Amino acid sequence: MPTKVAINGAAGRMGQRLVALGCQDESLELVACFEYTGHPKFGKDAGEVAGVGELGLHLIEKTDEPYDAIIDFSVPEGAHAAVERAVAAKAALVMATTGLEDEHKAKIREAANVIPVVWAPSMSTTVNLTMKLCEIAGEALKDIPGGADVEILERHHRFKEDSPSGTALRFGELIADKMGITRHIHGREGRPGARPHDEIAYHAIRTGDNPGEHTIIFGLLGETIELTVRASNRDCYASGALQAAKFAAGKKPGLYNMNDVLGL
Ligand SMILES: NC(=O)c1ccc[n+]([C@@H]2O[C@H](COP(=O)([O-])OP(=O)(O)OC[C@H]3O[C@@H](n4cnc5c(N)ncnc54)[C@H](O)[C@@H]3O)[C@@H](O)[C@H]2O)c1
Ligand SMILES: O=C(O)C1=N[C@H](C(=O)O)CCC1
Repeated sequence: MPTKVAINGAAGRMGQRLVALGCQDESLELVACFEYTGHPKFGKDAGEVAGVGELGLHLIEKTDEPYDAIIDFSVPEGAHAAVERAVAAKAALVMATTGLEDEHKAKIREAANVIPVVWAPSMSTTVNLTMKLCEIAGEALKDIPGGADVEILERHHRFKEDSPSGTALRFGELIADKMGITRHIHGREGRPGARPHDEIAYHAIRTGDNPGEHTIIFGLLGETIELTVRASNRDCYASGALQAAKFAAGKKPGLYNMNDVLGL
């Protein structure tokens, strides 16, 4: 039986790729495409909006159709609504929206007591693999003589609303845990003085239509290692999210991540 999937934020940049890839995947069935009622394309056919032709699925606010999983790529308020929808429908939730406030995060953790939730700032295979590599690097370099300076650069499209990216913040958390770092700073200006070793600095670049790129630098005295992971388009995130929906549907309640989905 195909997994019945609903998409929240279906007219967005990511929502459109989920519709386009989802409608070609025989192991799932798209059953609902949710959008904010104020969206200029609200009520239109989601397939036409995504550029794949009429699917007979309109951009709607609610449905009586049952679904096994809901995927959210929207905005913090939309994410909040997706959690409520998932709990009410007893469906799995794939939470991909970034820039969430603490209250939204608490709501997601609470939902994981009653439904399966896959929650990740990046659904990309190569990003999640790079996170593993950074954990190895952090562990190996934590006590290196002279210290290792960690800086995280991220580049995204000009329309991105949150900064730094959720992915950059997750890279920082994972490395900080391995290296025992507690100080996180965002950019530098003025005369901050010599760089202390016990900080991670984030730098966010916003240009054009960049679908996402992260570079993690471990700078030592005498040598440097940089890990870069780069998306060519958004399909790496969309296909990861569809895989996560199939993974989570029917699982027991709990919080899962993309390592669980991808077997990393
Ligand atoms: N986890 C990942 O792999 C990953 C990948 C890409 C983007 N993202 C995140 O996904 C989010 C969306 O990115 P995007 O580029 O598609 O943004 P976007 O602005 O193109 O799309 C967001 C969509 O959500 C809709 N929306 C707003 N309020 C809503 C509501 N209450 N209910 C339902 N829909 C609502 C908007 O109308 C819009 O169509 C961002 O937070 C981004 O950082 C995560
Ligand atoms: O396009 C975006 O917005 C992206 N956001 C994610 C983040 O904030 O980490 C990841 C990839 C693209």
